[in-house]
Amino acid sequence: MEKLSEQILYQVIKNRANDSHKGTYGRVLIIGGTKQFGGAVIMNALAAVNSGAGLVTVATDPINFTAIHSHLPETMVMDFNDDLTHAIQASDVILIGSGLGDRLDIVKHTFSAVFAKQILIVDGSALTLVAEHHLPWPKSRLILTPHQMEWQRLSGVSVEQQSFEAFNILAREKFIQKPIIVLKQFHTQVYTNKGIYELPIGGPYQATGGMGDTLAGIIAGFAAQFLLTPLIDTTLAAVYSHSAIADELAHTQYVTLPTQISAALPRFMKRYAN
Ligand SMILES: NC(=O)C1=CN([C@@H]2O[C@H](COP(=O)(O)OP(=O)(O)OC[C@H]3O[C@@H](n4cnc5c(N)ncnc54)[C@H](O)[C@@H]3O)[C@@H](O)[C@H]2O)[C@@H](O)CC1
Ligand SMILES: Nc1ncnc2c1ncn2[C@@H]1O[C@H](COP(=O)(O)OP(=O)(O)O)[C@@H](O)[C@H]1O
Ligand SMILES: [Mg+2]
Repeated sequence: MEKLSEQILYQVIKNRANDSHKGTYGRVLIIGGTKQFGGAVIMNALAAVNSGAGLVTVATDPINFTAIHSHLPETMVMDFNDDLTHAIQASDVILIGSGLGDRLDIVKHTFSAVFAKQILIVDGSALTLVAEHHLPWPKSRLILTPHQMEWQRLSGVSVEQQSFEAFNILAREKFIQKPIIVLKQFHTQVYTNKGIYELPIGGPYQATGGMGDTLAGIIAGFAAQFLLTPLIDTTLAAVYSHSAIADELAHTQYVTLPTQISAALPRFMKRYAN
């Protein structure tokens, strides 16, 4: 297992070209946030916008529209009960699942609408729904972001067994698409076709609801704007940035809130841009 270092940030975060525009930095569609879990998509979107995605749209329960706009006038919104086919197919990156509750219909529709070249990030409730209903995965480029309980549901590898990486490798082998799997925990592990990476930073000051929703949004934002960089590298850089910011905040804070991590992203990324 290779330990990640801040080197990955210099590799991925690049100065922006003067003749670029919002279209250059990718379109992200976030799908999630039932009535109960609107905060999850707000945290997805705060992270995606602050990490530099060009255009961000949130497809969610309409009850969340005002709250989303009061946090982020930068995002567009749409009703996730409407036909999402066009919005899905017009996006570079689709993030589905944070706070999606029991909306199996939306997961099924999204999986049937995505193209093979698109990047699909599957998080939170969508992972649980796939596991419960044995849904087949789509042919798109896939990133899964389970915490240990979600990975247990998806793979059958118990949380205890997960400390042996061989079990996780074997379970990943069973996925035809060989997704990038971000297995979240203290010292998160990332399973990829290039190898397995371990995050040597981060800590329990991050154990707050919404921390994973924020990570998923950063992964989406990085994937969208660094579209020509290998997806494994952009994912690793997102995973590293998320916890590096938390570590910096933790010098003076007992807990590090997800929304504070997103707010710190633009300044943090500036330090590494080259
Ligand atoms: N403000 C909001 O709207 C929030 C919405 N959320 C959404 O709520 C839905 C349910 O997610 P939950 O994760 O709460 O529920 P889950 O039922 O999927 O998982 C939580 C359970 O897993 C256990 N667990 C074991 N190992 C763990 C690990 N390493 N990390 C995290 N949990 C571990 C926990 O103790 C807990 O019992 C998701 O869609 C999520 O995106 C959460 O993100 C919380 C905040
Ligand atoms: N003790 C810890 N040490 C390091 N990171 C942690 C710790 N607890 C939680 N995290 C991080 O916080 C995030 C939690 O993700 P998740 O459980 O999906 O949160 P949520 O669904 O509430 O947004 C992951 O990135 C995880 O690695
Ligand atoms: Mg989560």
